Amino acid sequence: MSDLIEGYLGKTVERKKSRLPAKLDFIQSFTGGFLALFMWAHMMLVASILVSNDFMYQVTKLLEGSFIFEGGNPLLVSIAALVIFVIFIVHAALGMRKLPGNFRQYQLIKTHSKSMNHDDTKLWFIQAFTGFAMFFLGSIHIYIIMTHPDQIGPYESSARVWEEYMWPLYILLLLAVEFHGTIGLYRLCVKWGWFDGDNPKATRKALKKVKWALTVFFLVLGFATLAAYMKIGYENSKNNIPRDSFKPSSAQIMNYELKTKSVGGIA
Ligand code: HEM
Ligand code: HEM
Repeated sequence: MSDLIEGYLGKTVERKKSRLPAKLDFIQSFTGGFLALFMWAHMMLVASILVSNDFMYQVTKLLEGSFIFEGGNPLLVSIAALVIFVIFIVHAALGMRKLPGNFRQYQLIKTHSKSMNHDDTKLWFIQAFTGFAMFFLGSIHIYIIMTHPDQIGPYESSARVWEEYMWPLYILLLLAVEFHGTIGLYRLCVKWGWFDGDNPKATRKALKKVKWALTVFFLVLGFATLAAYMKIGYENSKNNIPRDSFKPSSAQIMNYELKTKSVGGIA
């Protein structure tokens, strides 16, 4: 009965409001913060291609658990992608609560944003737009990676980027995730008062500068990385080099054998 009253009136019999929205906000912040930090690591790992094909191959094998399973096990990548996908879906579902649901709500928020003329309110629009875009772009990418974990590597990834036309999607996803992630982290700091110090106004200014620096850094890194995969993919497809033909250089193989032997492993 009390559920019924609360359901219709939005208040309990004791006239108390539910704490659920506050809990959901916390979960949204937590999942958003986690995803943003995960993306920093992700961008660095994917950028290993900028060092060399061999290095990217080694990073891939390491993430497949080559220190436990001989030659690595791609199933580990699928499991990691599934976990990230679940967190991504929880965050997106909670994000939906904040998007304007009809024209009247959109009109109100637009008018409010104009009359406030405050940078942070404008940032929220970018947050909502990029979040919406990621529903589609992010889901496609994570699903493909989750179901093809054995096709990650300097040649396989490049073939996907170039021959399977993932590059237009990656350009949009990169822009969306970098703006959304850094604006999100900035919002987290402001919302929960981290680093407020004695003068929150000055901190906010400084945070905004850090936010921009991070956005620019990860966008430059991301586009350089994408260009590297596109170049390898284009050249391999022009020269008919199969995507599964990458072999690490003999120096890298020796290095790997030396390391596994020295820890008494397989070699
Ligand atoms: C379909 C995908 C996504 C949707 C629909 C979405 C939506 C949203 C929305 C609407 C907000 C604003 C919440 C608010 O103003 O209180 C938000 C916040 C945030 N998002 Fe996302 N997001 C998505 C994916 C991501 C991804 C991949 C990342 C990681 C880079 C991320 C990181 C964040 C962060 C750090 C916040 C700040 C959390 C807060 O203000 O409490 N989001 N998201
Ligand atoms: C565990 C989960 C994930 C794995 C294993 C993964 C793996 C990869 C790999 C291997 C690439 C290289 C290109 C390719 O092989 O197709 C890539 C690129 C990319 N990924 Fe992910 N990814 C994951 C999650 C995400 C998420 C959640 C996002 C954002 C919502 C994302 C955004 C991107 C972008 C933008 C690129 C292009 C890279 C660049 O231009 O620097 N990834 N990812």
